[in-house]
Amino acid sequence: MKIAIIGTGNLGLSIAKGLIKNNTTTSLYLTKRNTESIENWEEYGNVKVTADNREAVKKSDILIFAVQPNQFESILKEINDLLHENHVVISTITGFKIERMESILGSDTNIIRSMPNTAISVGKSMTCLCANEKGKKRIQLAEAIFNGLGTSIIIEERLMQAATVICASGIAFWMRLIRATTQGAIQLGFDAEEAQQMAMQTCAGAANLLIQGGNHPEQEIDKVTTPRGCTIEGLNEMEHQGLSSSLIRGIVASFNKINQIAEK
Ligand SMILES: NC(=O)C1=CN([C@@H]2O[C@H](COP(=O)(O)OP(=O)(O)OC[C@H]3O[C@@H](n4cnc5c(N)ncnc54)[C@H](OP(=O)(O)O)[C@@H]3O)[C@@H](O)[C@H]2O)C=CC1
Ligand SMILES: O=C(O)[C@@H]1CCC=N1
Repeated sequence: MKIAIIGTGNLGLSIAKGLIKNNTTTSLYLTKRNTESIENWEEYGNVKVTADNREAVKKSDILIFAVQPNQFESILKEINDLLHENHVVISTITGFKIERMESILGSDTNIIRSMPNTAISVGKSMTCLCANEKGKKRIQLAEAIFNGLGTSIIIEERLMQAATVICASGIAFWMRLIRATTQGAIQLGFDAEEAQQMAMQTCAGAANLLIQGGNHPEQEIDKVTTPRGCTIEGLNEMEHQGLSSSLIRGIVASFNKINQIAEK
């Protein structure tokens, strides 16, 4: 596979790391205007770093765009005349609708909208996908790429903003929960390193109970909460302080903000 990542910042570099680790590509172009910070990636034999988006597009079939929303339109215009039947355009751009991409590239272009997260760098991204009519025939290719870098699901485009909050912003939400648990563990007497290890591994264990076991979270909670025990005491106190409510409110606040940004 010949892949180009147009815009190698936080997300673009995370995708590149995942692809390199997986050995997915025959060639991988990485672009940004100021290439200094990513030049060392050329140490990987099949990676080419350039500020020239047009060169990257000419030499690649799959084009993954990971620039800021306000940078995207001009870049699409810059490379539009180079696109051909074999190109698959994969956008990761928040709030940028397929309709708007089609208005620049035409409806005859294979367009896929994706929403991965930064865990793609370690092959654990939850990625949501949707496509335009033309791109639907190539969505299996996108699924294959993103399933190699975690898990993917196909969703309706109208849910893409919600997916951004749950999956992309979700990384930050879960990090804060792990960090808060770590701080609790430090207060109980563990050193910072031990505390973080305990917090993150317990988090991974809880997620895996659901992923591999297929149970509802409350079934797993019931197994841990001894009657009159310490778990239910702590859990109920967390809920009195608004744990579930604050998470839900935070998710809705993010969603309202993302809709404001998209309307601009
Ligand atoms: N960060 C995240 O967790 C997620 C982000 N997204 C979306 O992904 C996109 C990128 O986000 P993020 O990685 O955080 O943003 P960054 O600002 O970190 O990365 C954007 C990159 O684009 C490069 N760039 C800007 N203009 C051009 C250009 N004309 N040609 C080539 N490269 C260019 C910039 O480098 P330079 O200035 O050197 O050109 C920069 O490295 C956004 O649309 C965001 O909404 C989606 C899911 C998760
Ligand atoms: O915070 C943001 O707006 C972007 C979208 C998802 C992750 N980063």
